[in-house]
Amino acid sequence: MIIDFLVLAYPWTKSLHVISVIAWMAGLFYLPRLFVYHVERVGMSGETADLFQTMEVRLLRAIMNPAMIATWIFGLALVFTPGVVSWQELWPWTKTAAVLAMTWFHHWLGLRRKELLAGTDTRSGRTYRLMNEVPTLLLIVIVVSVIARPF
Ligand code: HEM
Repeated sequence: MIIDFLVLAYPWTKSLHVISVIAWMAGLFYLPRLFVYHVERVGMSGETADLFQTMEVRLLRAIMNPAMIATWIFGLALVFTPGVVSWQELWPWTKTAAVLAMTWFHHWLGLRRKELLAGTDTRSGRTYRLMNEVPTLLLIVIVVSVIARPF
């Protein structure tokens, strides 16, 4: 019954998955960039610091958290759709590893946001610039795993 529904809904589930992925990625690219400006230009107190804290919390709560949850829900629905994933192949495993790393990165950003709000963050702009490359690298692994499937 639910399996029949998943098969019927497959093109829609995949569309919703990709839409939520795009929203999630937008935040994963933008939030560390906000952190770079926050630590390098704005500092931990004052009117502009308040503005940055508001932008960071809104981005995380209104866009990134719901988009991550939706990506997981629609992604798992695709996993349970018959004929979509063959665990004998390598690509689902490389994708899973990269997706888990992306989820870890999301939580790492959430922890840094709390520190920036409390004014206790000691990381440099350079750290956030470097961390900004993490979602790009993971995105490449994920998209190549799921579309080109060279492994
Ligand atoms: C969060 C956990 C995730 C799960 C469980 C998951 C699972 C899946 C599955 C099973 C498919 C269907 C493959 C097919 O139809 O052949 C799929 C498609 C796709 N996923 Fe994910 N995914 C997740 C996260 C992500 C992320 C983070 C990205 C990108 C950064 C991503 C990008 C894509 C793309 C682009 C497709 C469409 C591929 C195509 O055109 O067939 N997914 N996903």
